[in-house]
Amino acid sequence: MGIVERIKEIEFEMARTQKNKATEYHLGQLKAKIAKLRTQLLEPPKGSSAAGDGFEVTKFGHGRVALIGFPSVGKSTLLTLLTGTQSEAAAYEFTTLTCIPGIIHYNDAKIQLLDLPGIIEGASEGKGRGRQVIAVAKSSDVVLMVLDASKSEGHRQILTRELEAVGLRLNKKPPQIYFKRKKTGGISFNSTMQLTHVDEKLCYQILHEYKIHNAEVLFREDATVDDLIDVIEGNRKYIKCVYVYNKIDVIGIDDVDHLSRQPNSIVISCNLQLNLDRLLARMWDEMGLVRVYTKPQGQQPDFSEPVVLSTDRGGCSVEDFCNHIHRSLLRDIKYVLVWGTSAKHYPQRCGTQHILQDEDVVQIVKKKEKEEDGGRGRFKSHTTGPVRIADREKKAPLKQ
Ligand SMILES: Nc1nc2c(ncn2[C@@H]2O[C@H](COP(=O)(O)OP(=O)(O)OP(=O)(O)O)[C@@H](O)[C@H]2O)c(=O)[nH]1
Ligand SMILES: [K+]
Ligand SMILES: [Mg+2]
Repeated sequence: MGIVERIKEIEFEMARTQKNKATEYHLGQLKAKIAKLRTQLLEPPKGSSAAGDGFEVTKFGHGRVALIGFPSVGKSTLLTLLTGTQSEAAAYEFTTLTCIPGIIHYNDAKIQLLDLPGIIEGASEGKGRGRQVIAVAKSSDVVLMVLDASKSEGHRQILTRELEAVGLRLNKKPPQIYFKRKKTGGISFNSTMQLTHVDEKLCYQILHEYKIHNAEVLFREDATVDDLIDVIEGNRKYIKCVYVYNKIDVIGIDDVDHLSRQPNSIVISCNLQLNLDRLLARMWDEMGLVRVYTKPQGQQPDFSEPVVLSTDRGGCSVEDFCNHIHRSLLRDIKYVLVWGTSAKHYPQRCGTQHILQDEDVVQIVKKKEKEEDGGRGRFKSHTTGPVRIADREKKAPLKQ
């Protein structure tokens, strides 16, 4: 029996089992079994290279956004509208057969938008090009789940389930469960609060299913069995998702109103170019990008090209900012001056662990260039950016 059939069989058994206190342990065990099988399903077949015939698209820009949806919901039309890159759109299904990248220029940042083939129910089990599409979704910072506003509302759940089945967790935070495998000592189970979904016995059973006999488990929230399994599996990807209802030009105003009130949703029409600015603003918010502008001493900040940082990718501290400019910069830095929302007063003198916020302005003050500098303690305050430093030093020595 194949893995997919085994999953189906267990799902059938679960559906048949009544949910109550007595079956709780059994159901938990079945959930763990399914999770294990799904992980197996994701492993590339033996002998094939992991990359296989996936959609190899090089990452570009400050973040990556993927368009996921059923066929003919308007993904390609949207890519063309937002990026100017032509992606063929047509009234028949599966017009797009591969991954088409485009670039959105927004708020001085460049965001890579990826058009993808439509996926269908069963994608997570390898139907259509589902697996490749989902792999791209996993590599993104934000998923735009494109839905046809005139079609069944159930599509949203079906697609969410498909992505969940392969370990994506949409608009969720990682469970607050500390889990560490040990070599000896058995299982220690603790919690910082009253648990209503999982008790010690259930936790033991799940761990047993994974053949884990020595571990430390600490629940820091009232998490569920599914959360525990996610933590044990350890390969879950927590990702932001905006549900984009397209084609609102063909439905009534009441339906538009209803859809716009769904969680994490936005309604648009590519044909009438309705609400696309709101979609971009929403996407920007979800990406959590932080633009930092550099200010050379005694000059206006350079507002033309920010350094773009991200909390999720690499972090937003002064240290991250410096590393972004040049690896060696951190060694030479004395402190930075910060203007903007992260500063308590203007300018605030900050160390390398200070966390920057969007649209902050930073001036870097370097350590004394040479200690044997006649002891006069002359500091140099440099503009940042390897190119700009080089340029300036060529043109004129820095004011001191
Ligand atoms: N009424 C209406 N039709 C739209 C809208 N956006 C796209 N369409 C139409 O929907 C059809 C499918 O559009 P595509 O952009 O090819 O959809 P897709 O999701 O890329 O489709 P596949 O690549 O086949 O998965 C085309 O006939 C578009 O003209 C819209 O806002 N309103
Ligand atoms: K199409
Ligand atoms: Mg398409």
